[in-house]
Amino acid sequence: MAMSSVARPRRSSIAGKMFSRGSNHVGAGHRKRSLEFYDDDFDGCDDAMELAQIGAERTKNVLILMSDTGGGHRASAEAIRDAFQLEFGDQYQIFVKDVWKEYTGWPLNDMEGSYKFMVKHVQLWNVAFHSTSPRWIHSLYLAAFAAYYAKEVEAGLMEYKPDIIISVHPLMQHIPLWVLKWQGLQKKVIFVTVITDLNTCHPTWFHPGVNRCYCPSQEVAKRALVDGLEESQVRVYGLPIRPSFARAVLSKDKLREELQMDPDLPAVLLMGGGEGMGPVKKTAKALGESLFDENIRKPIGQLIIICGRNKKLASTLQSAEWKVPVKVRGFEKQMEKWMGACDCIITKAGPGTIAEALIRGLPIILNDYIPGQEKGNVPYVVGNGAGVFTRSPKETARIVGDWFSTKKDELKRMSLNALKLAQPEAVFHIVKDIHELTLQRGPLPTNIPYMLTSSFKGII
Ligand SMILES: CCCCC/C=C\C/C=C\CCCCCCCC(=O)OC[C@H](CO)OC(=O)CCCCCCC/C=C\C/C=C\CCCCC
Ligand SMILES: O=c1ccn([C@@H]2O[C@H](COP(=O)(O)OP(=O)(O)O[C@H]3O[C@H](CO)[C@H](O)[C@H](O)[C@H]3O)[C@@H](O)[C@H]2O)c(=O)[nH]1
Repeated sequence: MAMSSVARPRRSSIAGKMFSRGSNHVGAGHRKRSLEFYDDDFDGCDDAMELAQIGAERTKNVLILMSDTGGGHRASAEAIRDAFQLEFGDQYQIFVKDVWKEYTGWPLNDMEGSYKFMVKHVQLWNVAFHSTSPRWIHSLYLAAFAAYYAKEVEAGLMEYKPDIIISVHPLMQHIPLWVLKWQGLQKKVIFVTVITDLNTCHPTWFHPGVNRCYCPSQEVAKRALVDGLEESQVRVYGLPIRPSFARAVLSKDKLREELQMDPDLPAVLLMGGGEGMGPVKKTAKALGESLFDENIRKPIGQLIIICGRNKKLASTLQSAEWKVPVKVRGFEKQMEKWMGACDCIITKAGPGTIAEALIRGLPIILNDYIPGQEKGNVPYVVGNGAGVFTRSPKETARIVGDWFSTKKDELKRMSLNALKLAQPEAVFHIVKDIHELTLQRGPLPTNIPYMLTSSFKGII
């Protein structure tokens, strides 16, 4: 039976002692304050809660490790959280956290900033991605970070006392697994990786010490096996997409009414991942021309532009003048609605956006890709007949113009191909498999014994 009484993770007094030593690293102040509060508040509750749980299967804590390096990792983390809630209710308590940001210092506490900077100067990312691909190189870097920050990561893990840790980020397996090893908790805490890149992913994703590695495609599974994972560790269900995409029954007409779009004109959605990357501005301008028929002096389509967290892009486009109906939006929380209301999509080759568009049956024009992890997404879409690739904004605008006028058949055919590739149930298969893993472990201890440790240096 599930216990809903455990509203927050509990603390042990040993954690308090550990943290009250303080630290020079960024984030230590926040940590110290919050822990002192918890020490007073929680120690008394612990015994009572544990007594209340005797004889009952207690609520299990699930910690999902992610970082806002783009929007894809958070989207997948939230998908897993929502699927756990839908499938298992309060049997699991889920925490979606960037423990690095909350607990460590530079550079781990600002991976989103570093990532944003590097993908903006794309050759820098190219070099960083490929030069860190050999295992000995990234292991060396990560071991150095671990030696410096393992204690703060340990503190982050202790705060949530996870029974299950799910990493949806390539740089979040090594250090937590070292921490678990040091704590002697490898056999007690389940650790799984959910890979969120569709094809040419970075080898840091593949850590042989995990209980499961969920791969979104056969291509990634093959890479995992080559990189040393056992078949028993690897499962292929697809990329986890928020259940609102899979489960909602959406009528295009109703959505257009709700979103105040033109009810009749075909619609194209233009975006560039969570950060609004890629040639969004130039493409929008070109579409503004190609979707206006000069002969009849009327628009043949409408344009939705989602700029994500790119505020500068949103404000530039909002102040522009358009001959066709255009909506410019910032970061949208209900992507399933905007995709459900449109007929095709233009995006850089982000895996999350691609997988979501496939579920909605949207033909995809890929107008860019980030070198490294997104390169392989292009043949995945184009080779399966679900879209096309062009970097030229004019060419993109011409293709959409054709799809909305003389080439409606092509649009329909690609839409059917997209639906064939869609894997809306992937996230449910993943959470059910994790649930199975916990059942195989047998009854959980009343409390995972996270403890104070003295030094990590010996283990790394
Ligand atoms: C892999 C070990 C990390 C090496 C760190 C080296 C130097 C430390 C300086 C800054 C570190 C900042 C790290 C933050 C980078 C965040 C990257 C990220 O989270 O990307 C997410 C992305 C998918 O969304 O991840 C991947 O697809 C794979 C991650 C690949 C990691 C590559 C990180 C490399 C960062 C810096 C390397 C710097 C220089 C190496 C160049 C040497 C030239 C000879
Ligand atoms: O306003 C917005 C804009 C985007 N999104 C969502 O953000 C996600 C974007 O994810 P993508 O995978 O398409 O692309 P990102 O660039 O944002 O994601 C980052 O993480 C990915 C893996 O998860 C890839 O590694 C990718 O290369 C990296 O940049 C999608 O779910 C999309 O629906 C929103 O919810 N609201």
